[in-house]
Amino acid sequence: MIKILANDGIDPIGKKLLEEAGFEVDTNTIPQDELPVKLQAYDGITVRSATKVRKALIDACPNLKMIGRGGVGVDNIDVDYAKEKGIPVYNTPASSSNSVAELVFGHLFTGARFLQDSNRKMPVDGATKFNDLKKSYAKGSELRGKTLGILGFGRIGKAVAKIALGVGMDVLAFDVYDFDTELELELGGGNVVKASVKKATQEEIIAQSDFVTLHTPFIEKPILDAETFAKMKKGAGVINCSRGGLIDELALVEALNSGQIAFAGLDVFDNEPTPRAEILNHPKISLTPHIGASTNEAQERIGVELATLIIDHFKSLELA
Ligand SMILES: O=C(O)[C@H](O)COP(=O)(O)O
Repeated sequence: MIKILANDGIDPIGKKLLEEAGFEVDTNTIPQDELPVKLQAYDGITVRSATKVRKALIDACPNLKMIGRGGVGVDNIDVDYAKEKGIPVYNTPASSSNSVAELVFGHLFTGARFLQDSNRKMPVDGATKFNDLKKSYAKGSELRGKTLGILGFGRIGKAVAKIALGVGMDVLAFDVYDFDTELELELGGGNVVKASVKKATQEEIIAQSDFVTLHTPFIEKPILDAETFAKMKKGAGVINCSRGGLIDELALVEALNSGQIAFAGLDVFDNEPTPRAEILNHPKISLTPHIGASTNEAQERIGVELATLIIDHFKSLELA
């Protein structure tokens, strides 16, 4: 029987599909340091972002026939090396876009109305404090009519743009690849309307946006650092639900402390799973622990997509 280790879990629907196709699926997480020995007993592994599949692990497991990533980012996998070894890496790029986009707006609405701070400070113990808090959150801002800059206009960037346009925001978008500026918005009640974003350079987005959100893959150099924060509109907000390392976190803390940046919403961090204290305790940062894809809907879609990819792969090897 073909054995798959779903080391970071898989939605029950994906597991069921695999089992119905005759696979054995193990969802018990094996600690990273035990994987080089224990993974040898499996034909395939699926991971999310927690488990790392690096060169040494691939070398230790000559029986491995595929690597599945239930999600988008593959920076935790040595993809080129796996391919060199003839081991394909499959990910599920479309399944979680809407969930990530909705989380971006969770952070945007939160930062614009200080929810991250008021959730920490309430309940209060008397009417005076309540009114003090009310005063300290008096200068919230609406999103409607504001400009959202989207750096990285792939599937997730586009899903973010659709929500932004629906909320009444203007959208500036940048990507290294060319893209269509017209989007189809599926509104409630079966209504579909067309709306457009505006193409912009990275510099224009930095200078002209009220809020900037990042949707690029991981790259070594931060996109937002002290220099870029200084060029942004005073009081702008920044969101990162993409990858840690795309924002210089210490520069962000300085920009928040000086008031140059009004708030940040972060789902991803430099040192996952142990983000730095300055970030975790900052009253102007809305925090989530890398949960962009963690919805029932996204995980179900990911499970089905991954199971289908795995079944097709082993069929192509004439093993399933
Ligand atoms: O790249 C992704 O798909 C997201 O960052 C989600 O990662 P996760 O599967 O570890 O939640």
